[in-house]
Parts: sequence; C-alpha cells; structure tokens
Amino acid sequence: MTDLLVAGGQVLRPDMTVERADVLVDQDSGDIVAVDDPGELGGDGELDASGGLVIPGLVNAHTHVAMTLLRGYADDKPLDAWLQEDIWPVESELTPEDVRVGAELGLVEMIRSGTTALSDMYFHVDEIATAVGDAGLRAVLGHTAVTVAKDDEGARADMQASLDTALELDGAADGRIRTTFQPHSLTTVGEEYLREFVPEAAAEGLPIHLHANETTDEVAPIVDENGMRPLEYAEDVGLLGPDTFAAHCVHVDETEIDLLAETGTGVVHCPASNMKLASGMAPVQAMLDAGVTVGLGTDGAASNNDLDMFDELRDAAMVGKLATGDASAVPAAAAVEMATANGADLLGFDSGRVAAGANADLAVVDLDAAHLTPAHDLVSHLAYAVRGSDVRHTVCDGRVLMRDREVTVVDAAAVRERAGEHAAALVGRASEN
Ligand SMILES: CSC[C@H]1O[C@@H](n2cnc3c(O)ncnc32)[C@H](O)[C@@H]1O
Ligand SMILES: [Zn+2]
Repeated sequence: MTDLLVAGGQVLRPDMTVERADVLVDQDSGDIVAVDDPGELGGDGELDASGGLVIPGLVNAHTHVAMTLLRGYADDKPLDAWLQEDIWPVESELTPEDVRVGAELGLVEMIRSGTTALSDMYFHVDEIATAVGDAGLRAVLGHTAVTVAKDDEGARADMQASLDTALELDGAADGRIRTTFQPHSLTTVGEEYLREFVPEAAAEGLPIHLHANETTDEVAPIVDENGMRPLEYAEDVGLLGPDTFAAHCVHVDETEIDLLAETGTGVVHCPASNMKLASGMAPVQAMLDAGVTVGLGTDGAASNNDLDMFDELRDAAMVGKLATGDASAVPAAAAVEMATANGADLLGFDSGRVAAGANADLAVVDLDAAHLTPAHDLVSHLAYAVRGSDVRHTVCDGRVLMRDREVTVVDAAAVRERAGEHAAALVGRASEN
C-alpha cells in the first residue's frame, strides 16, 4: 500500500466541527484510511497541512465545463436572449478539439480552487471524458439532448445519443466517471421525446440531470399548454425520482417543493448564474426545510463568470438571506454542506466528507491570510471569506492534483495558452457567419 499523510492541519469533520487531526490516505484504493489525533498516524509520503484546514473536495454539481472558452463572450442579457442570440450560434462552431481544450481549462480552474468533482452537461462528451481522465477529477458526464428546432429524425437521434453516451462512458477513468441521461430542459425537449426516452433511461437505470424552472419565461408556456406546473409535468412524464437532479429550480411553488421532497428529486442551486441572467432567487431555505437535497453549481463560465465554488458558497449564503428577508436563512454550515456532502449525494459519489472509508477527495485551505484573520469560526470563513486562490493542495481519489499551488497533473500554462488560441479562432469563425 502506498499511503499519504495529510499532516499538521485542522480538519473539517462531517458534523461541521473542526479539530486538529491528520488524515491518512491509501493512494492505491483512493480512500481515506483514518482521521486521527496529530502524531498518531504515519505514511510513506506527506502533504503539509500546517496552518491549513483540510476540507472535502468541493462538488460542482451543475456546470458546462467547456464553456470556459466563452467566458466574457456575451454578458448582461437574460437567459433566452443570451442563448438564442449569442451562445447557441457560437456553440454551433465548436469543434471537438475546442471542447477538449475548454474542458481542460475549466478543470485546471477547478483544481486550483479546490473542486474535485463535477456534474457536466454538454456535447462532444468523449473529449470532456478524456480531459477529466487526464486531470484526475471525478465527474458525472452526459450528452445533453435538445429537440426544439430539429426534425423528428434529428430530435430522436439526439435523445438516443444522450442514452448511448451515458451507457458507453459509465465507469470510465477507472470508475471516476459516471453518467446521466440529459434532456436539456422541459421547454427545449418535446413531450413526445420525453415520453419515449425517459422510460428507456429508467429501464437502463440511468440517473437524470436536466435544467428546470429556471426563468418565468420557461414556466408560463408549460402552465399554458399543460394546465400544470412544470415539475408536475416533469412528474407526469416520469422525470422525477431519487435518481434525478434538476439544476436551478428558481421558480418553484409550494406544491412543486413538496413534489421534489416526496419523489426524492435533487436540486442544484446556481446562485451566481441566477443573479447574472436575472433569472431570480431560488427558495433554497424552503427546499432544505422540506427535506430536498440541494447541491451547488457554478453553471457554465459564460454565465458566472468563473468556476470557483467558494464564490458560489458565499453567493448561496448571501442570496438565501436576500430571498427570504431573513438573515438566518441558508446559514454558513448549510451552504458548506450543499457544496460538499449534498453535492456528492446527488452525484452518487462517496465523497464530500473527511472520514475513514470515504473517497480521498480533499482540499487544503491556507488560513495564513489577512482576510482569514482572526479565525473565530472556520465554517463561517469557508462560506463567507475563503477564496479559491487560498487552496494550497487538491487531492482526488488519493492522487495529488495540486501541491503547494502547483498543478501536478497537466501543464497549466500550456492549457491556458491553447485555450486562448482556440477561443480567438472560435470567435473569428463565429463572426464570419
Ligand atoms: C446542449 S449542451 C448544454 C447547453 O446548455 C446551455 N446552457 C448553459 N447555461 C444554461 C442555463 O443556465 N440554462 C439553460 N441552458 C444553459 C449551454 O450553452 C449548452 O448549449
Ligand atoms: Zn446549465
């Protein structure tokens, strides 16, 4: 057994307490072997956590990682105009290699800010899987199907591609990659395709990841056409259940919150994207109170505009209060749970906790900084004061992905340079059409 001792730091435990402890990692199995008092454990290798806080690697439960190439490409528009006027036209020019390079850039950004797991929705998914394999993170991937503006043959082919991709890629990268079936949203996939393909996904045991109830523009047509709320419609076509998680859920009423809780459907809150696109404020505290598992996601870098989950933690805690007029809503510990244990739960990974037996997916946050002094409450710091750039080391599956702020798994400078070149060429092609 090759093992690694993460030594000398404080550790965030699953019950949100913090204690001085060392963490022993088995690098062959990729699991945490033990968490014990300082000096009690020994290992072959060591990762210095002194002056730092060992936390579970953060879980970005909803993103479009390759959209880093579109960071800053189109801002200050609402969702529908942003997608139709800017994003979808430029995405139609994306090559498989662009998607690979964009994903590589996003994964470097995630490693640098302490994220070890992501759940992604996009296309050219083989390229994203290769990038995830090389970068060493854990991911739930899938091909996102859109049927609007396609003929029947094209629509069915896209739904089939979502099923096939999920079946083919599941278990890739030594099991670090899992998959989901992905109808893009309740308005961009036609009812007949949902009724045909959702049962097929269920029969294959595939989890489902979709966008839902993101804007009022998306809610109104479903209510008009079906006489029911969007999540009632989702339940009617078989989409809800314990293996489904829906991104956004901004405009959900009480009946829909109850439906989420009753069916065990998860939600991924994306506060920065919801603010930037002026989509609205999700009723996160009400969903948590009802027993809904709520994780946290950045959405893509074009609607955020970064992939730093510490920003997301702070935004979730802040906007939770603004949405309710209650300063006790979405407290620090709840936000940290959303970004760790809840996200891992939604993605189906045994991560999100620093405990013996769990995946060794960890980040070490450097506390030696003016903006983290004094250290009255480190859970408060994680939610309100830590920045992604405070992360000193990142470990996933027992492998050190970043040591002393140096990414060890890929050449980060080369990735940035290639991404800049690909983004410029992409925008050039888009402007010609
Ligand atoms: C067809 S691949 C996934 C698709 O989703 C688009 N997307 C990015 N952000 C959002 C969002 O907030 N709501 C809905 N769709 C979004 C992305 O650009 C891809 O086209
Ligand atoms: Zn999204």
